[in-house]
Amino acid sequence: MESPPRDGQVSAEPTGSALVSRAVELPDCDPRPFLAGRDAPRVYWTSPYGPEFAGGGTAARIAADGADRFETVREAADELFEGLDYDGPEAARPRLFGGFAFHEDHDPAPPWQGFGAAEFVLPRTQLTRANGETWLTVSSLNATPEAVERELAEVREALAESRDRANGPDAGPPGVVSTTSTTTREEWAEQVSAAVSRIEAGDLRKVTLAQALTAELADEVSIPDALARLGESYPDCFRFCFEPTTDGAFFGATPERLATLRGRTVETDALAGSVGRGDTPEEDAELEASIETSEKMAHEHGLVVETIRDQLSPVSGEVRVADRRVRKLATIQHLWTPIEADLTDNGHVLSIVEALHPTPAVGGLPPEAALRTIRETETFDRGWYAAPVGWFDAAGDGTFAVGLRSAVTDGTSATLFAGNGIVADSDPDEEYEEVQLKYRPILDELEDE
Ligand SMILES: C=C(O[C@@H]1C=C(C(=O)O)C=C[C@H]1O)C(=O)O
Repeated sequence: MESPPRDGQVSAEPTGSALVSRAVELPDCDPRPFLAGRDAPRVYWTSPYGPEFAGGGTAARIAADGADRFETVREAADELFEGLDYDGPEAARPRLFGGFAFHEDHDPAPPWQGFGAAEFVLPRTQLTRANGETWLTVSSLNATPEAVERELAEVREALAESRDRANGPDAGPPGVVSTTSTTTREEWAEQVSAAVSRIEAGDLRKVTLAQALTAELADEVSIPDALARLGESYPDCFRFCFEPTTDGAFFGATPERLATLRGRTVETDALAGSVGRGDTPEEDAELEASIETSEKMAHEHGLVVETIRDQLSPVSGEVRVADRRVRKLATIQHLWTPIEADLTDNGHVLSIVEALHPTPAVGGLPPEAALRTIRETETFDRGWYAAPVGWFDAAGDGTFAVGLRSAVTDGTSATLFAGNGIVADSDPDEEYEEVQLKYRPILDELEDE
């Protein structure tokens, strides 16, 4: 058994140790059987724009909690990567995959067992698909390069053999026996009215309130299959899974980028303001027009854009805010403003993540009053929902998304999360309907047709 990492420490002895990583090109390899053939910890990550990663096992693990968890992870990662001995292409370089809980004082109680306030894994084996190529990377701490190269050859051979056997068919959605919501329509109406009263009293400008829905599953859910199906329905979203132990996996298909850092360029999204998709092109266009012209949504969205601009200004030169547009996903459409900035100094994606989390799209404004309102109102634990999930590398480059359209599952039940931004003129019924739409990506993957 692997012992759990101490706070801010890599789980294997970091002192004077070297991380050795080697990569080899493979014939194309489907991440579904790759993941299915691995035990926890398992990770999966792909963005609509770029590489796809699947990983299993542990070369190193970093955990942290408390208010300085971002900094603690960063310091432990710097130490881990300091002695990195990597031979392979840029695309297949080793990365730490993981994320953070929404609240800094997170307690890993069910359904969040195994999920600390910050958890990262550097996979023992990492599959990378990028630019039409597939690479396998094996990493190990305190091993000789020869031992890592031997292991790389063994894993490659095992993968080639399993590729020769037919991929098992996708077992399909597990089916849902029953669902239990944390929040009835009436309770929601009371929560929204109480939040609106706080806004009218001047204590608060916006707060995002959420609900959770627990689904008892008819069969065990296969995460690799669910991720493959999400890839078909939501190719334009960030799809992720983090499974730190066999006790639970957090997975989803989120449209919202929290931060990408590449060199000194930061990319992020303001995504707030939502409406469903129409059944016909005409109805869809009408719905699109309704969010484009709504003053309430313009206000709600504008607060998010302004806050992100303010959060990035201290660390960057010019912040470039693109024109607002509508982002259409399979089951919902959102107001969306892509934002870019150039850092004035070398930076680390975790510092950007810390500065941006939680954006008012998932927290609110002012941040302290919104977080207080969320704690006092919500009757469930957000855990990693609406929090940063992603990866970073030795240079501090990386991408994090906001863990929305997501669920945590122990295999036989799944808890789904969905929320909506509340402003002064929010209507509880409309907000309730928008929240239900945000369960769809995951619920559709779990329910039998
Ligand atoms: C909170 C969620 O979504 C966020 C809230 C939105 C809104 O209030 O319109 C839109 C997109 C996300 O930023 C969620 O998906 O659970």
